[in-house]
Amino acid sequence: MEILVVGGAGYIGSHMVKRLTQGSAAVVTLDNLSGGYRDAVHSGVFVHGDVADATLLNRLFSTHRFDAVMHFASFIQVGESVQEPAKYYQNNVSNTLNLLNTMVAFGVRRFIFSSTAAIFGEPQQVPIDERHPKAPINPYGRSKWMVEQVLADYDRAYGIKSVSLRYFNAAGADPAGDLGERHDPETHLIPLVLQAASGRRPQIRVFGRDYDTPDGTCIRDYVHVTDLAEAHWLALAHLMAGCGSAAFNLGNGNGFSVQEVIDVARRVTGKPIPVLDEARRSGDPARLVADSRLIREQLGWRPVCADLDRIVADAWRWELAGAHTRV
Ligand SMILES: NC(=O)c1ccc[n+]([C@@H]2O[C@H](COP(=O)([O-])OP(=O)(O)OC[C@H]3O[C@@H](n4cnc5c(N)ncnc54)[C@H](O)[C@@H]3O)[C@@H](O)[C@H]2O)c1
Ligand SMILES: O=c1ccn([C@@H]2O[C@H](COP(=O)(O)OP(=O)(O)O[C@H]3O[C@H](CO)[C@@H](O)[C@H](O)[C@H]3O)[C@@H](O)[C@H]2O)c(=O)[nH]1
Repeated sequence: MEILVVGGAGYIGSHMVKRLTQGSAAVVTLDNLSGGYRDAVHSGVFVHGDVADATLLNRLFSTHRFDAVMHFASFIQVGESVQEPAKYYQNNVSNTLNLLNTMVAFGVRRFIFSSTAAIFGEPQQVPIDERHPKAPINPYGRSKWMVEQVLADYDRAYGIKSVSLRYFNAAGADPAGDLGERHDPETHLIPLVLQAASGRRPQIRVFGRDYDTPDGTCIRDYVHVTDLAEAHWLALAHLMAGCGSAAFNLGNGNGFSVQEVIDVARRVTGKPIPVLDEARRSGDPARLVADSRLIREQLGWRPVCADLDRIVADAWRWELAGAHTRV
């Protein structure tokens, strides 16, 4: 089996490259290193290039017979997407079309897509299942929902079978300690809390304590990055078995507030972790929790690192291993 991993030098993609290699798949990673790192790709062939480059894609698809494409590459910052929507629609939608059109031209018909809980917008109820209305409230979420809709059309017209995986909050790091989260700038809660614990940052800022939640801080569903990689592996098996297109919500079904995450991090690290209370960050829903029964039922997904202490402990090992010297 030969798999093209687009965006495989990034946080989630690099864990996927490792999982594919463990499963004896041959991997080609395509990444422009706009947000990823060459040294995060530990196996397979690495191609430094942009998914916007049609000539490069033609060359890649001419020289390999890919069984499937996994597409992690996109811009990922919600706030930036509001300020610079053109950048987001270009990379997340237009460049994805470029990739899909190359797949159509070369007869590659299996596609696994990194979607997001942000396609649901402000939830009408939690937990959020797959039938929940899609009402994204920012260009980032809209770009992902647009691609999901394109995928439905490309299945009908061109027979491209896809699985869209809507991650809730990806977190944690590879348990062996050789991969982890390296966003720059980092905007995600858990790595920022741990940077405050290690002294790389003076404190963690808490964005809002006036939400309609038990302690007033926002609730999220944190899912371990290796459990996400396993979901992709199962999605690949689903497509290789000739099954049809699908979309699944991916989370543990447990919500943790920002304050609870800080409390867990204090316990796991043994560090005090100073806190600075700030105003709400715009566009943050109070609660996002996944109903992931569908992927459990249909693909047999069983997260093995669902415990928040475990997620934080793995991320802490990565932080202590000197992630800061690499970024
Ligand atoms: N991190 C999360 O919590 C989260 C949640 C929901 C969805 N997602 C989605 O998962 C995917 C991966 O997220 P991540 O956290 O690993 O992000 P990341 O930024 O670490 O990884 C994305 C990778 O794609 C590459 N890339 C971007 N544009 C490219 C282009 N035009 N050509 C080639 N390579 C390009 C970057 O260099 C980077 O290595 C993204 O699509 C993101 O929207 C992430
Ligand atoms: O310094 C910080 C950073 C975050 N938060 C809060 O922590 C929670 C989680 O924030 P963050 O880690 O940034 O994740 P989300 O905003 O929930 O977004 C993530 O999860 C989405 C799906 O739920 C994905 O689409 C996005 O790509 C990904 O960034 C939110 O309530 C934030 O307000 C803070 O209080 N202080």
